[in-house]
Parts: sequence; C-alpha cells; structure tokens
Amino acid sequence: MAARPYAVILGMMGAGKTRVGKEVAHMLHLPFADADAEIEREVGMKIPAYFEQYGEPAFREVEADVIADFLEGFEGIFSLGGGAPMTPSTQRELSAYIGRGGKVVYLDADPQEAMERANRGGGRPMLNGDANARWRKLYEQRDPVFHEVSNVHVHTRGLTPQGAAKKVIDMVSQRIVHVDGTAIEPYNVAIGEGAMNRLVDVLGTQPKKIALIHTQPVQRHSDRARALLRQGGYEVSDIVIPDAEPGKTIAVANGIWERLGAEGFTRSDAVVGLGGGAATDLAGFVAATWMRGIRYVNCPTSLLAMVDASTGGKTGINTPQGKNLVGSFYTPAGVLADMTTLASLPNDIFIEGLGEVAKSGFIRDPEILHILEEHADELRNFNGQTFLGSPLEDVVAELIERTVRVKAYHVSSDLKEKGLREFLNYGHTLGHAIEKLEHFRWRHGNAVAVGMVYAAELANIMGLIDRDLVDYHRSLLSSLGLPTSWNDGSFEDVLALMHRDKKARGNELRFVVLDSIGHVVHLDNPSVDDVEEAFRRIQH
Ligand SMILES: NC(=O)c1ccc[n+]([C@@H]2O[C@H](COP(=O)([O-])OP(=O)(O)OC[C@H]3O[C@@H](n4cnc5c(N)ncnc54)[C@H](O)[C@@H]3O)[C@@H](O)[C@H]2O)c1
Ligand SMILES: O=C(O)C(=O)C[C@@H](O)[C@H](O)[C@H](O)COP(=O)(O)O
Repeated sequence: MAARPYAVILGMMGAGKTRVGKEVAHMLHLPFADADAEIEREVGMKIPAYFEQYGEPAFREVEADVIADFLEGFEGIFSLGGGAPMTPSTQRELSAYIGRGGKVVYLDADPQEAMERANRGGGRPMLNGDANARWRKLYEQRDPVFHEVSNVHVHTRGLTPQGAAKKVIDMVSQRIVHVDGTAIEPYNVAIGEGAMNRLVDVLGTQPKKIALIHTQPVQRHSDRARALLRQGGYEVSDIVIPDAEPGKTIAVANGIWERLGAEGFTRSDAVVGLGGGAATDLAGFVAATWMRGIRYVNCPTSLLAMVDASTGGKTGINTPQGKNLVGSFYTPAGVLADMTTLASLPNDIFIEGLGEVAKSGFIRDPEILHILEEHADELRNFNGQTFLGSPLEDVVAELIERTVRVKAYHVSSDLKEKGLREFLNYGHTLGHAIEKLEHFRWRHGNAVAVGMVYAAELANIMGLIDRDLVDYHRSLLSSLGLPTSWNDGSFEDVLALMHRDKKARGNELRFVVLDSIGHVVHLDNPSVDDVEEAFRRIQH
C-alpha cells in the first residue's frame, strides 16, 4: 500500500494547526510537516513575499502541488495552510486520501482565540486590512468547506495544545463504520476511546433540549455525556430508567413521554440513549414515538450494545406477550461506541456480548471466528480495570468494527426485515424463548449462544451441515465462557413462544440456519418432530 500521512490537519488561521500538529507528532513519535514551510522551501522565499511578487493564484498552484506530493508519500502528521482546502484540486486529493483510509482533521478552535492567535505574529497576507473582519469573512466561506472535506472534526475550545493533541489522537484512532442504504438516513458508528466526544457534532445545532436516558450502573459515563452536552450549550434532562430488561417496558416509556411533555420537548429536540442494549432500545423507542419521531444518538456502553443493539434502528420494548414485540424501525443519527466505558463493564456482561459477535462470524464473517479462537482465553478473562491500553483493546476494537460491518451489511438493504435482515436473527428464535421463560434472568447474549447451538443442531437434522460444524459451535462458544445447553423449560412452552417469534408466518415456524460456515439460509416450516429433536439435543 502507498505511504500516506497518519493524519492531515486543516483549520482556520490561528486554529493551532502547526502547534497542535507538532504535539500530535511528538506524542506518536512521527515526523511532522507543515505545508507552508514546505512551500517556502520549494519556492525559496517567504510566503508574504511570494504573494506580493506572484499573487494568490500562483501561490495556490504551488501549494496544491506540494500538498498532492505529501498526500502521496509522507508518513507523518501533515498540516495545511488555512486556505489550501479551498482549491478544487486539493479537495479532490483530500477526498482520494480519505478514500485510501486517510484521516483529515478539521481543527475547529474558538473564533475569538483563533483570531487573537492569527493576529499575534503578523505576516499573514490574507489578513491584510481589518484583520478580525477579514478573519470572520474567511471563516464564513471556509467553515462549510472544511466540514465537507474533513472526516474528523475536533473542537479545541478551552483546550491546551497538549489536550487538543490528545483529542486529535483519540479521534483519529477511532474506527468508523458508515451505515447507509435504502430508506436509511446515513450515519456513522464511531468506535474507540473518546468516541463520545463527538456527541455535540452528531446532535447538531438544531436541538435545544436533550433527554439523556440512561441507567444507574453507567452513571459515571452519563455524567461525562451530560458535561459534554452542557458544554455544547444544550439544556439537558437527565432521565434514569430501571436497569436492564425492567427498563424496557411501556410504563417506563410512558413516564418519559410525561416528562418530555412537561418539559416542553419539541420535534427539533433530541434523545441520547446511553447504556446497555436495553437502555438504547428503550431510548430509541421513545425517540421514535415522541411527536412521531425525533433525532436520537446512541452511546452504547456494553459490548453487546456496541456490536449490535445500538446500530440498525430496531427499537422497542418487551410486553407480557414476549420479547421486543412492540417497537419501531427507527434509525439513529449516530452511534458513539466509546471504548473507555468498557473499563467498568463486568466480566459476565462482556462475555455475553461475545455471543452476538460469534453470531456475526457464523453468518457472514468467519475471520471473526478466527479472532475469537485465537484470543479466547484473554476474552474470557476480560477485566475492565486492566483493559484500556492493553493488547486486548485492539482485538476488541477489531471485533466490534467487524461485527458492526456485518450488521450494517444486512440493515442497509433491508431496514424493515423483509428477508436478508432476518439472518441477523440467527440463534434468536430459541434465544428469545429462553429469555422469556427465564423471566429475563438469563442474559440475551447467553440465550442467543444456546439458540445458535440449537439452530446448528436443527440444520444438522435437516442435512444442511455436518456434525463437525455443530461441534465447532459448542467448542468455540464454550471456550469463550458462553453456555451451550439449557434444561429448564418444556418443549411445549418453547414451541408456543417460537410461534410468536417475529419471523413466524401464520402458523408456520421460520428459522435461520447455516448451510456452511459464513453462509445462512431460511428454514421454513420444519416438522415439529425435527424442531423437538433439536431441542432434545441442547438439553445436557
Ligand atoms: N435493537 C437491537 O438490534 C438489539 C440487538 C441486540 C440486543 N438487543 C437488546 O439489547 C439488550 C441486551 O443488551 P445488554 O447485553 O447490553 O444488556 P443490558 O442493557 O441489560 O446491560 C447489561 C447490564 O450491564 C450494565 N452495563 C452496561 N454497560 C456498562 C458499563 N460500561 N459498565 C457497567 N455496567 C454496564 C447495564 O446497566 C446492565 O446492568 C436486550 O434487551 C436485547 O433484546 C437489541
Ligand atoms: O438487528 C437485527 O435485525 C437483529 O435481529 C439483531 C439481533 O441480534 C437482536 O437481538 C435484535 O434485538 C432481535 O430483534 P427481534 O426483532 O428478533 O426482536
């Protein structure tokens, strides 16, 4: 692969591109290059003198050439002159660089601070005359273009150069999965330490009030979100819901609707759902239903919510009839999977999340299964307190990104689950029945793990897969600490619940099964005897 800068930094004059860029380079032990300094070297004179002698168009031509060369062959931190991104050829170069996986950082400083810095040194031909008025005018022209050509946006207001550099590093090292497709307003899933810092950017300027919906065990993470939201100028309503499945009820949703009404939430306001999958499902449901739909952003804090629940727009609640039977397909404006939150995640809840990760490996991306196999011991012994900064963090980031990509693939062409998306339900037909019969004392990912073994047994009975693949389900899932059998319910109860599964059609059961590793098919209306035989095989 061709060499490319680790990151390109752009922004207004005085934003601190050189100062912060050098700091980033220093922290990462990378070289730093400044386009203006390189141009001066190239033309053998200072920029103000070059401007004076040859004029701006000639300067922009040299600038575009120098930038194109550095985007091709420089492996470090590269900062651009303030006006450089306005040149169409540079815009095309930046877009190609992003296409090759590059990160273009818009360093967005407080205008007052930036103006003061820009005026301090003098020698800026673009600020001749009334410097502040010129700066403001340029800002109005450039800010929309900077947004357009960058893929990382870093606000630096109130930060020291070191603080800003740390923020740039966090945001550049985050992984981004873009979700779009039929009937989907495109959005990004940002994965990595500090992803939550994007909250204000993703919410945008329209909302005035934000309902921050979260559970008590993630209070310290919601405190951070609340601080970010307040810094962003929003009025924040802090809404604590009951933890886990008890939070996913109509009574809880109703309590929040009452509050939104009393606090004057309008259609332009927004919801932030923060916590495990139960909290993000409920928050999404509230957002989908309040005034028939307001903007919402998910901040998942459990592995399962990061890899699955927060993305894809399935929102909902449980009812006495079953799991997730009431809800709506309603797409978030963004998902911020901030991996720092995993530091407080208990081991058993982390392991549960591996169930949905493995599911994505079985149905589409076998590389996920290889990673799980290779790191099974470390994953099973996950300890939040030692996780951040450990080699395991990168492994988990890779698993999250891959699993979210599998999800995005299925959701993008079938948001409302008419066919392809049902494949994401691998292991869920029995899994949901177990959860219900266990009164939700069984964790979702654990129930899905047993459900996958069940689906594999059923596929084996139908002659679709051989015994080795069934055994592989058991050995991989148990090596991760996940359960592979269930003994606590009758077949009659399970069958009745499987008939209420959302994939069922009329009186016919419908399953998702493998016909080979990484490939799934529908299994419609198998005989009750086969369904029962598979059930018998997961009881050990
Ligand atoms: N919408 C979807 O597409 C989708 C997909 C998969 C699962 N789900 C739903 O998600 C739910 C399961 O999600 P879950 O496994 O996250 O369960 P959960 O939401 O019940 O969270 C599990 C527990 O972990 C706690 N927790 C979460 N993050 C924490 C953190 N960082 N530190 C400390 N504690 C933390 C929670 O407060 C809770 O006590 C189920 O309701 C399931 O139906 C939805
Ligand atoms: O996103 C989907 O589609 C899924 O099926 C993902 C599942 O992993 C998830 O558990 C989902 O909540 C199940 O939805 P349901 O429609 O079967 O309730």
